[in-house]
Parts: sequence; structure tokens; C-alpha cells
Amino acid sequence: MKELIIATKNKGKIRDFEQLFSPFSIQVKSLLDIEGIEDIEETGSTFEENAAIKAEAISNKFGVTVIADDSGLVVDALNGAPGVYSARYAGEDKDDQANIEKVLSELQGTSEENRTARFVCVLAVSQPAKETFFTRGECEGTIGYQVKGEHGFGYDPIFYPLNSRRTMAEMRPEEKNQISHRKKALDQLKKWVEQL
Ligand SMILES: O=c1nc[nH]c2c1ncn2[C@H]1C[C@H](O)[C@@H](COP(=O)(O)OP(=O)(O)OP(=O)(O)O)O1
Ligand SMILES: [Mg+2]
Repeated sequence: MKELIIATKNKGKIRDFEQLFSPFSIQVKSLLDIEGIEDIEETGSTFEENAAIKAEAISNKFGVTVIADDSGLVVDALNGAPGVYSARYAGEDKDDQANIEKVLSELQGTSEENRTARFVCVLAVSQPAKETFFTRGECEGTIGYQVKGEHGFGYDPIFYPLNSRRTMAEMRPEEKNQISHRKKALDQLKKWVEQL
């Protein structure tokens, strides 16, 4: 089976990608499969910049094609926060629960119609001797008032996709992967993936 390296250490993303790539018969390899990869500092101020930093660091190190995913939650009432800082919103230790609590507390007193938000996923593709390119997917929704659901990761337990009465964490992985920002970003890579 063909293999593709995704420059991530996030187990939730890895599970999403394993499922999203399985129809293409592509085996996903992550940074958890390769020993001794240090955390890559995400010094950019956009999803594109951070995705490129991650993809190029690993692609240059091994001389192979690499995809990276930089993603996050953009909340309108918080002027776009946590955005590119989603993973580190409540501190450097990247604690999903603490991040969720911080978003809910910042939104205290914000009415239902003002709780609009979207998940954004930018994929960067870095190939030897080629220029890095990007795709982007977004999933619109609203932020709830409490955590609900056991599936998924990150902010899934407080995110209601548009027209859904369930949070993303209440959906089975196959359901999430039909509507997610990650799925939409990967859809735009379909032609490229098929020629791998
Ligand atoms: O489908 C999702 N469902 C829920 N939450 C999500 C999703 N997609 C991204 N998120 C959140 C998780 C994390 O708080 C941030 C990503 O941060 P981001 O830097 O891209 O990833 P990360 O540091 O966890 O792993 P890595 O950089 O190794 O890929 O957005
Ligand atoms: Mg990160």
C-alpha cells in the first residue's frame, strides 16, 4: 500500500486522516510513527504559514512528499479567536478540556445567534524541488453552552455544525468525516492524491 506522511502528532487528526485516506488505499504515516521528531514551533500568524512550516520541515528533513494540517476554531464573537492559537488557547500544554472551558467562559452572556463559528483546516503539500501549495476547508456552525459527546477531539464537544442538533463529538467518525473542514480541504486535493 502507498504511504503518505502527515506532519502531525495529533491523534485526533491522525484518526480523521486514516479514515479519509482509506478510499484511496493510502496508508497514513504520522510523526508518531517516526522516532525522535521534535515539536515544530508554529511561529506563523496564519493557518497557511503554520501548515507550510510543518510540511516543509519534515519534507526537507527526509526528502519526501509531506502534507501538514493546520487547523482551528474561529469564533465570530471573539473576533476570530482562538484561530491559529486554537491548540494553545489555554496554555502551552495543549489541553483540549481547558481550551473548551476558556471558549465557553469567554462566550458567557453571548446569545445563541451571536455564537456563530467555523472550523478551518488548511493543508500544505510540500514536495521535493516543488513549491508548497495549499487547500482550505471550512465548516460553519455554532458554539454550544456545555460539552456534549464522546467522539472526536479538540473542540468537537462544543461545536454544532450548521443545521445539526448534535455536536461533532456526538457524531460517529464517518459522519464527521462527511462534513468536516478536513474533509473539504482534502476534497480539493483529490486529483493530486489520485496521481500519487
Ligand atoms: O476536527 C476538529 N475537531 C475539533 N477540534 C479541532 C479540529 N481540527 C482542529 N481542531 C482544534 C484542535 C487544536 O486545538 C487546534 C489545531 O491546532 P494545530 O496546531 O493545527 O494542531 P496540533 O498542534 O494539535 O497538532 P499538529 O500541529 O502536530 O498537527 O484546532
Ligand atoms: Mg500544532
